[in-house]
Formats: sequence, structure tokens, C-alpha cells
Amino acid sequence: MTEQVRVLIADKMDPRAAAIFRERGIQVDEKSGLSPEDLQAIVHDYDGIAVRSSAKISAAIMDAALPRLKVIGRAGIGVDTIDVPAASARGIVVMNTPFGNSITTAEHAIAMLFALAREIPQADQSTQAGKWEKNRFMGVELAGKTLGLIGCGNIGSIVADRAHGLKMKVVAYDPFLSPERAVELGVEKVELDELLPRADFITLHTPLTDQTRGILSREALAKTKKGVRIVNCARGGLIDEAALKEGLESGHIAGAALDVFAQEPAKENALFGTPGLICTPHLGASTNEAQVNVAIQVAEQMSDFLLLGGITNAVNVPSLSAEEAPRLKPYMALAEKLGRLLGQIAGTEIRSIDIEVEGAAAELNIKPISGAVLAGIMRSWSDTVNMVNAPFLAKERGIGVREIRTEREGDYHTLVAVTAGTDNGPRRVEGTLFGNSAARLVKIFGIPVEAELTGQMIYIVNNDQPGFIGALGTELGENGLNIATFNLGRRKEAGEAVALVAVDDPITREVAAQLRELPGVREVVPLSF
Ligand SMILES: NC(=O)C1=CN([C@@H]2O[C@H](COP(=O)(O)OP(=O)(O)OC[C@H]3O[C@@H](n4cnc5c(N)ncnc54)[C@H](O)[C@@H]3O)[C@@H](O)[C@H]2O)C=CC1
Ligand SMILES: O=C(O)C(=O)COP(=O)(O)O
Repeated sequence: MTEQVRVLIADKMDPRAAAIFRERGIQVDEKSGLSPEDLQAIVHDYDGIAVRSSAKISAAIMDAALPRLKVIGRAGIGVDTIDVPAASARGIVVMNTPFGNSITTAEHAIAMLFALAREIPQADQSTQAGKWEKNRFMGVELAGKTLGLIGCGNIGSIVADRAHGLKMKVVAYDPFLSPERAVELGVEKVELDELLPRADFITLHTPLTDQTRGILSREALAKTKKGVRIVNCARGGLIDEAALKEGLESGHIAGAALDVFAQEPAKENALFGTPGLICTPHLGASTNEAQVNVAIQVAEQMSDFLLLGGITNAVNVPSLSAEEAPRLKPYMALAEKLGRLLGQIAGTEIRSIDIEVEGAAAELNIKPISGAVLAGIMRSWSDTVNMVNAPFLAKERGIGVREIRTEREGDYHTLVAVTAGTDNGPRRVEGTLFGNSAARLVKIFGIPVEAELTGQMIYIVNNDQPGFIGALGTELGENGLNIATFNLGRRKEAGEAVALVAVDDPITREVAAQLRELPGVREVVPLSF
């Protein structure tokens, strides 16, 4: 009986997320506002955890959630509250919903621009306090001003579009923005050092990474135009908060509108009360529309993954649609078996891995196939490897991986070949699918052999000589090992031969040693699949 799939919604989320999980037969618990300790205490019971930005998912929480946890779903964009490298190393998929709240967040940035330009929060407070300070509040127009975008991806592009509607000139600093895309968006692509002194308003729209942390540093802020107004609806760590406070106090910076803070929840912050500062409590994504979008998307994506193996919007593993997944499944099983075979025979000697797909296999997404090969190879070294962490582990061990696609068909309508580069030269295995589903090895180290890779097996290389098969059968029989299948191949008559023998029970070290003593035997490797 398969175990009930369970998901924890660990943050406040639109009820549609839970409804979707339930509709799809997944058991769901909703527990927002837990302390890290309380979260850590309960996570072992779940296959998936859905979060927004409040529940932080650290390596310690993942460790407590293993071996069961398979996926962390972010109902939103930023994954900086999830330790993604730790998830990758542990084989846990992390997915987000990259578009669901982008319009809403861009609109918040525009709202902040207006709030800064006309001091709306301050004027509101003063008016409701009965002061009627008509002469105190003198704003600036947005029309004709230069908006400097730092980060011009999904949200930055929407902000640019809205700013054009407001008749602003838009310049953007984003090293990954292509000149063609900049033209398409009608923005002028500039370097940061050019943007800083030119912009009347600056808005930030990058993720928080090691490269972007402190991008508006003290030095950068010093290069801005006098009277600049700054909006941050991206991440707190992007601005040096102490330098921002000084800039506001000195009057060099006319205003700053912050939705996000270096420390959240920001119940205390040295910036609070500084003249010209406007704050909202990380509301960028908080509209009904955005929350419905991200809740539905995250629940659909996580359910597709947990129930069907489909991967959408994962940030640490290539995508695989729920439609593709069933077609790829037999190939991934074949790829994993070929990998396991190589891993057990060539073991830790492997320095590089070439994965080739030919014929029908070449029409498919190669990434999951190569992920399965790597997982198969490395599973002989560690049993916590899966296709998510295998590419990272390969990289960590300095193993070069190449993927090669050949459209033409050879002897088989579909073929997956894996070549491991070792200190003793290349070792190549090839496999196909019979009837589009049954995995078969068809060639091992240049020798044609047809074998199902299953259960307990022995791989034997011997000199092709009369009497060997009889002697092998007798030796196995004397050790109480029943032969299930016997697959033979040879390079040429009286040359090198291989046998892949499936047996009903595991082969002990002692039996393997006895087999090595048989006349003409060159190599014996017990295998398990
Ligand atoms: N306040 C809120 O509630 C929300 C905040 N966000 C934040 O907004 C960020 C941006 O979201 P999207 O536009 O959807 O992401 P995106 O990935 O579409 O765009 C990010 C852009 O930043 C650029 N970038 C990366 N490194 C850079 C660097 N060193 N300098 C300049 N640009 C750089 C990228 O090239 C990319 O174009 C998210 O990562 C998230 O942290 C997102 C949604 C809601
Ligand atoms: O999507 C994002 O990156 C956000 O910052 C939104 O955060 P939230 O889901 O509102 O906690």
C-alpha cells in the first residue's frame, strides 16, 4: 500500500491552496506562525512544505524533514528564505511561482513612487491630526523625471511599462538584460555608475544574492543625485540601511519608501522615524489577485510533482512537465540502471560522464535522463542521492558531464548510452527500451549482450573457453544460489566474454572470491539493481 502523501502549509496562504491539495487526494495541514523550533519538530511527517516569506526553511529544518521531504514550494517569487544549496545537496526540489505576484508588486512600487513624490502618508497623518498643513507639503511631478531601475526582470519590466505611461524616462542597470530586450522595453541600458547620478527616482527589482547584497551601498548612495527618492519593494539586504538613514537625515536623499527590511519582521528598525521615510510591512505581493494566483500555482505545481513527477518552476532542477513525465519515466528507469551498472563496476574511478541519447530518446528532454544516469552512478557511493542532488554532487567531485543528442536511429529505435571516462580509459554501456517500456542493456564495454538489469546479479568477465559456463553454474549451485537469468556476450570467438547472471539471493564476498578463482575469470562484480 502506498503511503498517503502529506503537505504542510507553513505560512498564511489563500485557502485555495489547501483546497487543491485535498481535491488531488493529498492530506494537508495548515500551521502558520510556527517558531523555527516548532516547525522543526513537526516537519518529518511531510512530503512537501508550502511557504511564503515568513517560514524560513533552513538546512536544520530540512534535516529534520528527511528522509520524507521531497519538495518545498514558495507561493511567491523570492527564495532567499529557503536554503536552496542545502536543499539541492539533500535532493529536495525547491519551486516558486515566478509570475503570480509580479503585477501586484510592480503596482506597489508605483504606489510607493507616488507616495514619495507627494508625501501622501505624511500628509494623511497631519490632516487627520487636524493640522491642515497645506503649505508644508510641496511635491514633485513624476512626468519628465528619470526613473533608474536596478534589476529589469519580470517586475522591473512591468514597472518600466507603467512608468512610461506616467511619461517618465527609464534607465535600467541589469547585467543580464540584453540590448534587444532593452529596446523592446523602451529602456536605456546603463551601468550602475551611470544610473546613480542620473536617476531622480531609483527602484530596486533584483533578487537578494551574494552579488546584489548591499548593491545600494554607502559608496553607491553617495553617487546618487541630490534629492533622489528611492523605492525598495525587492529585498531589505539590497540597501545599506545605516547609510540610507544618514542620507535622509542630511537631506541628500529626499525620500525612501521601503516595503522590505534587512531584518523581518521589522518591528524595530533604526530607520523608523527618519524624515522622508515611508514604510509598509512587506506588502508587495499582498493583493487578493496575487495571493489567489500564487496559492493556486504552488499547490498545482507541488501536487503535479508529488503525484505525477512533473517539475515546473523549480529553481534547483530542470523542468519536466506532468505530460512529459510519463513518457520519460521508462527512460529514466533505463538511465538509472545504466548508471547503477557503471557506478558499481567503474566505481570511484569515474572522472567524466557522457550521456548520449539516440533515435526516439533524442526527441525527449535530456536533462531528467542525464539526472537519472548521474543518480544511478552515485547511488553506489551514497544512498541519499537522487536526480536533484546528483548533478551538484558530480560537480563537487569535479566530474565533467556532457549530454549528446543524435537524431538518427542506429540498430535500435531508441538508445541511451553512457560513457564513463576513467583512469583506465572509457567504459561505455548502452541500453534500449523494448516495447517502449522494458529497459534492456544491449552493449557493455563494446560487447553486445542483452540483459534485463534487475535484482541481484553478477557481472563476470572471462576468457571465452569451453566448460566455463558449466563450472560457473556448479559453483553457484554449490553455494545455494539459484540462477534466474543468464546473459552472455563475447567480443570475438575465444576472446573476452562477459556474463550477466541474475540470481535469487545476494552474492556474498566469499562467493565472489570463489568465482574469481574459476579458471579463465578476469573480473567478478556483484551487482544490485
Ligand atoms: N516585496 C514583495 O512582496 C516582493 C518582492 N519580490 C522581490 O523582487 C525580486 C525580483 O522579482 P522578479 O522581477 O520577478 O525577478 P526576475 O528574476 O524576473 O528579475 C530579477 C532581475 O534582476 C537582475 N539581476 C540579477 N542580478 C543582478 C545584479 N547583480 N545587478 C542588477 N540586476 C541583477 C536579473 O538579471 C533579473 O533581470 C524577487 O527576487 C523578490 O526578491 C518579488 C515579489 C514580491
Ligand atoms: O514573492 C516574493 O518574493 C515576496 O517577497 C512576497 O512575499 P510574501 O509571500 O508576501 O511573504
